[in-house]
Amino acid sequence: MEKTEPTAVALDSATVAFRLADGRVYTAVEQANFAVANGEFVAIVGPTGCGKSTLLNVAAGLLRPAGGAVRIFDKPLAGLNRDAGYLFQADALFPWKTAIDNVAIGLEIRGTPRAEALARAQKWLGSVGLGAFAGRYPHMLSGGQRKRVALAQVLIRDPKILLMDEPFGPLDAQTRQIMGNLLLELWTADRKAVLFVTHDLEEAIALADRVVIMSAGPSARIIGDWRITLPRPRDISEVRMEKDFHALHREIWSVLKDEVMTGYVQSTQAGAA
Ligand SMILES: Nc1ncnc2c1ncn2[C@@H]1O[C@H](COP(=O)(O)OP(=O)(O)OP(=O)(O)O)[C@@H](O)[C@H]1O
Repeated sequence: MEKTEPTAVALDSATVAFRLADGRVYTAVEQANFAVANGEFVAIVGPTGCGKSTLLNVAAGLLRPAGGAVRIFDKPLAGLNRDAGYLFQADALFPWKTAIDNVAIGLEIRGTPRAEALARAQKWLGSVGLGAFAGRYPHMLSGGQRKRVALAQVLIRDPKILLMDEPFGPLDAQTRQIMGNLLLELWTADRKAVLFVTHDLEEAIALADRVVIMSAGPSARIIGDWRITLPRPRDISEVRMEKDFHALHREIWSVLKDEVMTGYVQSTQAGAA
């Protein structure tokens, strides 16, 4: 009998609510169902404030859903998701540590001897194209270079799941594309499960195997799940010029666009959470 792969991340009817300062309860996400297979790259796209980061935090074990269940590799998640590495939009580098020390720290806190941690960190800096920048402090690096260090910092720990929250958000358009290609190259090498949050539908289609669309909040829901069958390997600048890419973009955007407007209005209204 064929052995079935475990599912890396599964949310079953996950509802997430926050208690506000005035005592009201704000339901951010309602009954979210989705799964990321082992080795699959899934992007979540939705309007501003719909709950994309909230879902990622649930998968990371940083937030407990008020209802529903979270399973990681088919086991209920209790506490932090130790199988996951998390890459945020904001830099999470230590300003007082050099690039190599920032990368090595991921191993050192696990007890890896310093010499070994440094050797592996140097290798990872090479993989992200920063082999010659090991001795630089974060303020001596560009935004794109800092992202590369952050990526190496996460990957050196070899997490089975990568959770990425608008990781390339603050970068200029060209650097975003370079980082996207670098991410795909590294991902192709050992196919981790990836959950990638972005508000950029083009980026999502270019990178992912599946694009999951959320509605505007409150009580945001998952309203679409598209399989992206564009061939790999992909160059994320070139894939955007293909006919199939445009067809997918048109189809998904037709569902997303009204939600984007609703989300924008919600986010500007006083009293919204
Ligand atoms: N700790 C909290 N307390 C109260 N409300 C919260 C809290 N965290 C998030 N929210 C609200 O939950 C909703 C979802 O937030 P979240 O950050 O997940 O959205 P998002 O889709 O990632 O947004 P963006 O695209 O703007 O980054 C928002 O309305 C937000 O204001």
